Amino acid sequence: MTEPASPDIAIDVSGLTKIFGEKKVVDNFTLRVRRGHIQGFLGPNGSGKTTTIRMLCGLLTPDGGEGRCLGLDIRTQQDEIKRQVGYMTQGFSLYRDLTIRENLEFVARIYGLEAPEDMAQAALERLGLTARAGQLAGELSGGWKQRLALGACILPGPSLLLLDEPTAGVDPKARRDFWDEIHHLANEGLTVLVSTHYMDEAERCHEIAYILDGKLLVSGTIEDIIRNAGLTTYVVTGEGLDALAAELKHAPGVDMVARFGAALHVGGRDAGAMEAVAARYANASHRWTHDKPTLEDVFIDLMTRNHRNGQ
Ligand SMILES: Nc1ncnc2c1ncn2[C@@H]1O[C@H](COP(=O)(O)OP(=O)(O)OP(=O)(O)O)[C@@H](O)[C@H]1O
Repeated sequence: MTEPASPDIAIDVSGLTKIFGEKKVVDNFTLRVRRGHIQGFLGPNGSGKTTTIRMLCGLLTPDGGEGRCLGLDIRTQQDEIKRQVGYMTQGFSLYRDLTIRENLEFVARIYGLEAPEDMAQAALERLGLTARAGQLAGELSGGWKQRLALGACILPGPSLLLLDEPTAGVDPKARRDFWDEIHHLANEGLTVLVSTHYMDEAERCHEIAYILDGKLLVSGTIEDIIRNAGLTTYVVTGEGLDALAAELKHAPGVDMVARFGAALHVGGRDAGAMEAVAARYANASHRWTHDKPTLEDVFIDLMTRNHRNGQ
């Protein structure tokens, strides 16, 4: 039976499972998100993020598991949940042949808000869209489109925002602005769950969850996730890094190898074995520098390990 609601917790689900055909696309997924927090949701393409988000907001019924979203039962109170959640889907879902202002007024009317013109004007001001209010939505660049979509999401005054890869294909400056706005919203008490492939965005979340093949592999603060991974890592620079990487992939003691620009990141979970590898391979053409693992190192290790285990 679903536990009673706790006022501090916005999302509290356990064992969520969704099966499409023969495939378990979400497998025993458990997550708890505090109100006012920004929860990052990461994982490779097709790992089950969108499906999970849709179960959280009442658009899909789970085949297994239970839980609450904003204190409401995700199985039996789906309509109530939908009314309090702003869901920003991956595709642009507003009207391209309406202006920014018309789109926002339309959303305000759909939700039956009082004074839709005033609500749209307030959203325009809040998101810095006033100067562009008369522009057709279909003519906006990626960054402005996402800003408009966010405006439409928050216009009805939701308590929870579910953002599915909101900054995919958006330039770095627009991504930063978008994230500043997400932080403002969280400071005002909104809870945000946001899926992303960008590590810099993950680092701006209070906590993150990483899903692979439908299974939650790790969750928590970035510091906890990095510490719990127990990786000893080195940054290697020098000549012939691709050949070195190919060799290291099979070296005992090495659990992850990844190229980052002009360097290799090499890590292992057995500190002694990893130090021995560094001592063996350091030479005049390769400089090995012991460094703290990054979040991306940890995810690469998790993915490598899970795929090695035949998943
Ligand atoms: N309605 C559906 N019917 C059948 N299979 C589906 C359906 N929706 C999703 N899938 C499959 O479920 C798996 C998980 O998809 P999902 O969209 O949840 O992943 P995702 O992590 O959001 O991926 P991406 O980052 O590419 O958006 C994929 O293999 C997808 O093809």
